[in-house]
Amino acid sequence: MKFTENSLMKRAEHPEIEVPVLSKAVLEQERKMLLDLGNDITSVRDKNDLLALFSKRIKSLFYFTHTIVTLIDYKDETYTPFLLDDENSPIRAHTLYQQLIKARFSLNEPFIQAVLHTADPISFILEDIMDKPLSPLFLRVNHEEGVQEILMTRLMKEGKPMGFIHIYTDRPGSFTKEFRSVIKGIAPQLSGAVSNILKNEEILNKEKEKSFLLDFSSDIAKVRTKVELAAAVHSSLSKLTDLKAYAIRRINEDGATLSPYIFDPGPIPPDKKEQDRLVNTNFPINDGLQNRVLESNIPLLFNVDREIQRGITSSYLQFWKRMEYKTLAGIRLRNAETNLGILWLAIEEINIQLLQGICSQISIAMANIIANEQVSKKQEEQAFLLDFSHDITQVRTRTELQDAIIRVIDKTMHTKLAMIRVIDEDGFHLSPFMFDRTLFKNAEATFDKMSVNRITIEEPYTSRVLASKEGLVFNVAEEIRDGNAYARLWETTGLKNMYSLPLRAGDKNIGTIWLLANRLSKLMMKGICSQISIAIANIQANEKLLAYKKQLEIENDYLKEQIHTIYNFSEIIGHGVAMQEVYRLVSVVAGTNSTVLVLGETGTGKELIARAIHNTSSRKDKLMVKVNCAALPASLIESELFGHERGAFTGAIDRRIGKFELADHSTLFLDEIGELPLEAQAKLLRVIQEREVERLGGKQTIKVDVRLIAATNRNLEDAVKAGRFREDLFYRLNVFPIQLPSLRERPEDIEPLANFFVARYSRITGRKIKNISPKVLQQLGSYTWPGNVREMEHLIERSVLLTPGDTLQEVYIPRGTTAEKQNPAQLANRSLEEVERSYIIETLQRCAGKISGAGGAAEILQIPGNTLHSKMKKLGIGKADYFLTK
Ligand SMILES: Nc1ncnc2c1ncn2[C@@H]1O[C@H](COP(=O)(O)OP(=O)(O)OP(=O)(O)O)[C@@H](O)[C@H]1O
Repeated sequence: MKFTENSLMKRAEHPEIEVPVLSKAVLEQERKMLLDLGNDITSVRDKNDLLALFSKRIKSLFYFTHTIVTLIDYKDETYTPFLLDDENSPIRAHTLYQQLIKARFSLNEPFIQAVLHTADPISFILEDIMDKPLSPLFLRVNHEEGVQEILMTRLMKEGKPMGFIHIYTDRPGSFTKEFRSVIKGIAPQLSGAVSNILKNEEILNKEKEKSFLLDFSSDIAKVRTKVELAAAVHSSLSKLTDLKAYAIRRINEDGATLSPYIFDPGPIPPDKKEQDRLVNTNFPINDGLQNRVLESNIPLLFNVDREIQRGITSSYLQFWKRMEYKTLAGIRLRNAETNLGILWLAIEEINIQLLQGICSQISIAMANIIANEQVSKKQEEQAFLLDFSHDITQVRTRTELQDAIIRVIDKTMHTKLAMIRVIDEDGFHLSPFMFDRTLFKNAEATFDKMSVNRITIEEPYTSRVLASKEGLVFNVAEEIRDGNAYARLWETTGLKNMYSLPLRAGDKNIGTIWLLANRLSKLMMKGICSQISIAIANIQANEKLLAYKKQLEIENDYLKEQIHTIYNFSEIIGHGVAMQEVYRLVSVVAGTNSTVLVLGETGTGKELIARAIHNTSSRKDKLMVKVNCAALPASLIESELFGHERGAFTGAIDRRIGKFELADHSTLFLDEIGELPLEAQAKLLRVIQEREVERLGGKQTIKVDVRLIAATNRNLEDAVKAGRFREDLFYRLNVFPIQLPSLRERPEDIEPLANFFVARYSRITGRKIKNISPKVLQQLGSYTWPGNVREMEHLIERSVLLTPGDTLQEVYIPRGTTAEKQNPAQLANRSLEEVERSYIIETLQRCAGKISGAGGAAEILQIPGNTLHSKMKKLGIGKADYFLTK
């Protein structure tokens, strides 16, 4: 496109325009005006005065409507209005006027290019050019307001165009040769004046900046808290023209994200929800924007659209777009060598020095506030730890500890206790000590599978934690990426990090603690863990003490229970050959650790012999422990022998030590071994072989040193053949059998035994019986004694009680059952329970008090021994019923 210089042709079309005649006087006047203008112009400091002066002086000679000066900005290749002749401008009322006076017009279009490349003033008829592609809008707007022609002249500085004078007229032909020559002549002075004004403005701005920074620095020096900082920043930054909004983000402790610290969305805030979301977001540093700002020592200006096009996906960028911020400046906040955060400004232009000044002030204040916050946080933490330590010293049990931990870490620190594992006594395994299963309610099955089992100190994560000085932080997301199977479970809680620390008492590792949280202070963790370690060590000591106490109580109960027995058994009567053989065997085996199997009919003194063996062995200082295998229901016998852990089966509310453990370093006497259920036989065999027991429901094996003595009145070989007794167990028990003779086989002992029992029961009951009548002796000698010594003992006990004088005249040897003599009419009026009760009593009497085993009442009644035991308990049948009633 080609523009012609102002055409005189056009002027010809407007004959009404008067062309001034150049007289000498006029020339003189013109020269004077130029001189005056030149003088005045150079002294003008205020930019508004300049154009007014210029306009007034020129108008005295030539006609035009108004004029403006625009300035070039080579940075973005634009020019923009600088001086305006508001008073005379015909376009002042135009709707686009306000937009035009702020607009930046491109230098890269034909109209202005023509001006740029022409040294002399150059004029255009608006109609010709205004609608050409890329022509600046102001041409059309002026035309709309009646302007016809424009005269453009370059303003030069140091040989380079710095701007333009625009002169407009509504009368074509106004720009005469003389006019142009005057404008050309005045242009350098005008350029000089504009440069002066610019320089002046620059100086003024610098001063303003200085005083701004001074004010800011004195404001900020008083700042102590984040709120005060926000207020100071707000009052200062709001003085910056064009600032729409700003935010300060602070680098988080993780060193990888930034969170909003101070946020001022400006006069048009976003909706509350969006604002809350922004304030609560951690923005990653490495998002392509923030990392660039933090690495740059000068402020960076970002064009929002361009950054989005470049593929930056940060959520705040989208927010800026929604808020219609076009450009954003990011400046790092840095104290000494440490980046603290970023100041983001929604602004279109930046003054680098000013922003750097502002940022260094903010940085100092922020560093001080952070340091203050850290100090008070430390103080708070210390106070908190003090409280915790106070709470924890009161703790005696696991439940109390769990309560204390949850009260403190959950409520105050938003941290969850996932698990405490404690190293077992073997120093190798770790058992769960405490855990919060509810935390894993979304994955309970996995939690149970993975966490409740015992692990060893060699388990990779545990061994790392135990070896670490101050514990480890596992980032859940990272651990999942690295294939840590536990991390999937952690993820279900929604918390970001798993903090695991070794629990130590002194230098000794006692376990591990696993805490889930999004954030946790190291100092707190350390403090809490040392308190918890102490509490656990105390609880363990307490639990041990309680266990010892319980064991002592059990032993004590035993002792009490057995005192009577021991008293009874303090003497063994029997001088015959058969008993002499028994004594010999006892003395041979007592000093060894061999298992002994005592055989013999009921009441022959098997338990007495077992005690004799124990009492003459090296284990005599500890109590012999007795288990009657027939007296317990099959379901409880295993727990009785081997013990159980809490919850091992329904009803197992407490941990219980088994008789094997109780008999450690002593003797375990298994009476009526023939009655042991097959399942328990298998377990017993294993214990005899391994010499270690495992509690029911427990995973730990416990070494035991127990000497076994078993007794039975059954023929075990027959039981083996019948499949009721394990052959392998029989051989294990039958290492050293001692067969006791029945009383029938040793009649020589009847009289000494009778004397012995008369003396004992006379003493106990306070009778003065000294002798036994020959008749009684004869009766005793002729009886067959199916219940052996026990039967005789009870018989004599009863007879002693019924004897008034000093000689035992009568014994009540059973001669058949009394039930047979019962009057049927009497029976008819009794309840089933009463009949059952008396029938059991009679049967017991017949069996001389023997409850189970061969020849026992249970066998006669054809019910299991333990059923009879419980029936007797239910019906209230005691020894007194079957030994004293007649
Ligand atoms: N040689 C003996 N001298 C003194 N008392 C004896 C003798 N033998 C047995 N007794 C007495 O007989 C009672 C039964 O003895 P013990 O309980 O040892 O017999 P047992 O063979 O174990 O019986 P069971 O087979 O019914 O268990 C005991 O109260 C004991 O006082």
